[in-house]
Amino acid sequence: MPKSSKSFWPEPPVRQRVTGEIPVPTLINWLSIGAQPLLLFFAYRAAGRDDTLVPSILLTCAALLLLNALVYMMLRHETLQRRTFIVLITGLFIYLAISAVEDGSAIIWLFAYPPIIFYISTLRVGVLACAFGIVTLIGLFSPAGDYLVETPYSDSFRLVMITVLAFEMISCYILDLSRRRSQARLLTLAREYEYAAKHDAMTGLSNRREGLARLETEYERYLRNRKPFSVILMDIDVFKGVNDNYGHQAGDQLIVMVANKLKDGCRRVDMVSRWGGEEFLAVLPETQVSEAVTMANRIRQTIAAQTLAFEGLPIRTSISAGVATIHGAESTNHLLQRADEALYTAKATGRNRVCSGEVPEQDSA
Ligand SMILES: Nc1nc2c(ncn2[C@@H]2O[C@H](COP(=O)(O)OP(=O)(O)OP(=O)(O)O)[C@@H](O)[C@H]2O)c(=O)[nH]1
Repeated sequence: MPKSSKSFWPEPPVRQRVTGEIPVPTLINWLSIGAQPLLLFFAYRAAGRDDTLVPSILLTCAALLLLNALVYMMLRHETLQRRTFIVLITGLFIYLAISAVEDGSAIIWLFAYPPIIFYISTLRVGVLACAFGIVTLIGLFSPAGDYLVETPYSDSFRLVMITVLAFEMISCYILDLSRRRSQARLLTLAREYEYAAKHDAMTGLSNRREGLARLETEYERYLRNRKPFSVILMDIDVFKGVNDNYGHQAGDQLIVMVANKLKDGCRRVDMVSRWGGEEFLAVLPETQVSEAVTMANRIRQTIAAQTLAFEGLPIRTSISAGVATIHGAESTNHLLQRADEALYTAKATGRNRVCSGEVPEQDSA
């Protein structure tokens, strides 16, 4: 679980969305468009009562909401759209309360404010906006508020309005906190599952599927830029003997040690994957065969010089490797087949050596 989800404000470091959730800009645009008929209706009704101020304010608000949606569609500036919307609806709701639109009944729309504000903004902004709203309302309904603005609300209505609105705000806060926590947890789980699907649990290297995917990506790149890449297929020598003599636990530790040496021996742009039990594949972008053979030999020598201490017993090992570099329009399958044949040659000619699939008889040990 990420640290942030345990804090009071569990915002993910980068705003992330779970698939299926309505995007905030889309919701704001829907609300802005949906508010149009309502505002026009209230403006029309107020105009029918020979009121000129209320219709002009409501129509201005409707126009600004629409303008905000249009500006977003042109600029795609999410923060600008969200902040403008928050300012507009906060102003609108305060105006609905103060001016007692529709004989004061329009104040009921205030209940729409908390869920919207919590959904479209951060938890912090939601809490601050709601606190600001409730304090403003309490001020408006106090004797001092009566002195400033004349409203038709009865004492019991004011009491119920403030109590129910505060209740709604707290409920929205709790629900939103829970939504954000579960969202953060889901995203963490998704990342963990994605990692597990692509990596080998024992060595931490990419697994065979990921190795193949990388091979295909490299192949696509090669088809575009024609810069050849190489592969090295490596296998631990007489590994069965290690299992038989020292046990599977020792074998596992040896695989991890070799995997670490492979990771260290490759460049950042290369990718090493666990291809099978004690077999590994390295994909080396933009690498000619001579460079790949040099790299494979360097790794081979490092591993040969290494000793694994298992329960006080020193275990030494070596690897054999087959190198192949992509040519012309050959397929990745054919490339792997050449690397495999080169590996077979390395095994057949004594192990602890690197052979190149380009010139099968070449022995660079
Ligand atoms: N401990 C351990 N053993 C494994 C693992 N995966 C495969 N093996 C064992 O690795 C051994 C591979 O043996 P072989 O394919 O005969 O190859 P080798 O003994 O290395 O001989 P050469 O490849 O010819 O040098 C098998 O006994 C497998 O059971 C693993 O994850 N852990």
